[in-house]
Amino acid sequence: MTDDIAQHYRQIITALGENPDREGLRDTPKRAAKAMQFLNAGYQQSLEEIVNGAIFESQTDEMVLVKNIELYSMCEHHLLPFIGKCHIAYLPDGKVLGLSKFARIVDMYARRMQIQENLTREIADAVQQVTGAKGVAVVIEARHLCMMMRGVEKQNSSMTSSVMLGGFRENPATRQEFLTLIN
Ligand SMILES: Nc1nc2c(ncn2[C@@H]2O[C@H](COP(=O)(O)OP(=O)(O)OP(=O)(O)O)[C@@H](O)[C@H]2O)c(=O)[nH]1
Ligand SMILES: [Zn+2]
Repeated sequence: MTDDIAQHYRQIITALGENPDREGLRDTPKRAAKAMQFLNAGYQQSLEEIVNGAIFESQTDEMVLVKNIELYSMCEHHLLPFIGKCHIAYLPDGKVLGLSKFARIVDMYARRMQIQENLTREIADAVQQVTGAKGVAVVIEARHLCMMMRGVEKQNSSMTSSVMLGGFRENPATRQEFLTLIN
């Protein structure tokens, strides 16, 4: 697959008016192909595989919050990065998820072609599915390079998206506690 993608990058470099055989660009199609494969590696993963059974019994029924998980994704419209952070909270119902797995879930969905709203939704649904929690809240704050480097060229705007499930949706106090904790 790498060779196939590299071949296309060679054509793109040529179409952009560059010489793909000059010294600095000679290995670029292959490097770019590998980088793009890494940034899209989420298509090769499944939720079951990354969670790897790391679900533990627990009687806690208080909110658990994992804050400031850094996030790098590619917007599906321009294939340019969007960069930010993700906050995930849930209300356990008899079981908790291994801490590192929240970051793995974020990465699996971020390493696909995305829009921020769908990414937020997919992370929330995945946490809900693996934990069976009484509620899940996900907030993503991100800056989109397609809006900064090109297009409208706005350097300081960021986008916040959120998905609230179960108790976070039904109970304003729970939602408020989550929002206070992340701010
Ligand atoms: N809602 C949402 N929009 C996004 C996201 N990433 C990129 N976009 C937007 O997708 C839209 C695509 O609009 P088009 O008019 O088809 O493309 P374009 O001509 O390149 O648009 P401009 O960026 O305005 O130059 C733009 O408004 C982008 O800002 C995202 O994660 N969520
Ligand atoms: Zn974009």
